[in-house]
Amino acid sequence: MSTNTLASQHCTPRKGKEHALDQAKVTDLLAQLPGWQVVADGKAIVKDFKFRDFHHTLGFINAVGFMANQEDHHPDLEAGYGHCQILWSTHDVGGLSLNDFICAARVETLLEH
Ligand SMILES: C[C@H](O)[C@H](O)[C@H]1CNC2=NC(N)=NC(=O)C2=N1
Repeated sequence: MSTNTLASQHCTPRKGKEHALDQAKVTDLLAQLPGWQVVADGKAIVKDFKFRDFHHTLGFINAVGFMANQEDHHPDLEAGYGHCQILWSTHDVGGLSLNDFICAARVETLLEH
């Protein structure tokens, strides 16, 4: 499944441990997302995006926020003047679900031009 296909999917409500992805699936999906890393003992994925100034950083944050509200799946954000770190984890699952990978792929498409 390509990043394109991942990004073309939508989040669905996933609640409960049965939606947690196993390590093999995480490795498989991560291979489609350049620059993303697994952190927090396998419970989250993260990537830091660089921008030329605060205007561009804030524009990105707003675009990510809009997409997150559309998908009803929300990242942890950490930002400064020229960067924003996006962390995805599914609280309702207590780790990584397919929603995190769909949203990470959707973030990547926001930056395509
Ligand atoms: C009711 C609503 O769909 C849930 O609370 C959603 C909202 N956004 C969410 N975002 C994230 N990252 N994890 C969740 O488990 C989650 N749950």
